[in-house]
Amino acid sequence: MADGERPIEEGVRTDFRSRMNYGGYLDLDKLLDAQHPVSEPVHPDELLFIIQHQTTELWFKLVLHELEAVRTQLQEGDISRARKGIARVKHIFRTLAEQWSVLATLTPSEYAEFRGFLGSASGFQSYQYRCVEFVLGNKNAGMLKVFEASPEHYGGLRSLLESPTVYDAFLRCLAARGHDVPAEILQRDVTKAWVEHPELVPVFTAIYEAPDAHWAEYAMCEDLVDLEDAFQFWRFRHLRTVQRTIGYKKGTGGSSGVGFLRRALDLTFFPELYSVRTEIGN
Ligand code: HEM
Ligand SMILES: N[C@@H](CC(=O)c1ccccc1NC=O)C(=O)O
Repeated sequence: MADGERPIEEGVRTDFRSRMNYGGYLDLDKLLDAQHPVSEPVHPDELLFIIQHQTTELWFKLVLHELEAVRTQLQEGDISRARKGIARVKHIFRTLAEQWSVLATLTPSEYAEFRGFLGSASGFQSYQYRCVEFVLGNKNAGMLKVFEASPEHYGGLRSLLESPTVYDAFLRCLAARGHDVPAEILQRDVTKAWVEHPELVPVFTAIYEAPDAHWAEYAMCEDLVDLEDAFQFWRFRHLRTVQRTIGYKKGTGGSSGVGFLRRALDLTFFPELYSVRTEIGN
């Protein structure tokens, strides 16, 4: 390699007139032609803003795909397969939480130069984010209103509103394995947000006090806690990024901004899995 060039090996394929290639498989022409800044003249930092959102939405797509599979696997009683999906989603949220540092390089002055062009658009209107929240149990029928202009999104979200969550599926799976999950919980109205059921804590206490006897259930509980932690960390980093970028301005979506996002940190998907910790070793 005296010339500093890596020789291209003989077998390396270069003729793609009748073979699938990289860009074709990944439909990159479409993907890379989907960044359309709206600022005039185009602000150089708007591309960062768009790509940060688009990459997040791509990962949300996978998160939803995995969580729907996890729910089915739990309905089939296959905890070990479901655990693998939950682990993948957890790692996606960790990656997404890390990704906030890229957007944090956008200063308040730079953002202020193109924020006005965004109009009323806001992440609050993210269909996939709302789907993820719903499938994990943070249901809120009021959120459907945002999607009234799009029948496809409205219908998709409504169908998730009316479906059991990942946690509902897990609890049904626990009941099928002989755990004493109260019937009212198994028959709850799944369109409502999950609220803590103290009667469920003893079910988890029994699992946590004898991990060896209930290893699959025990490990799944810990995976769910990992997932909630990772999700909360994403919410927290969003909040901090918003705070450093727009301070205490109102959001483009019409909310109070940072205060509204802070209240999301009080939401919890699996409250009993935190309450059970108080009981361990007592
Ligand atoms: C400088 C960048 C950002 C700022 C200043 C910002 C600001 C805000 C604000 C103020 C809200 C509250 C709703 C509103 O009134 O608009 C919000 C909500 C939201 N944003 Fe962002 N955001 C930023 C980046 C992002 C990114 C990169 C994503 C990724 C998709 C995102 C996703 C969301 C979501 C999902 C919500 C709804 C949260 C909820 O309902 O709890 N945001 N954002
Ligand atoms: N809500 C943000 C605007 C914003 O961040 C945004 C605008 C358009 C599309 C996605 C966005 N991301 C998250 O809210 C703001 O108030 O500045």
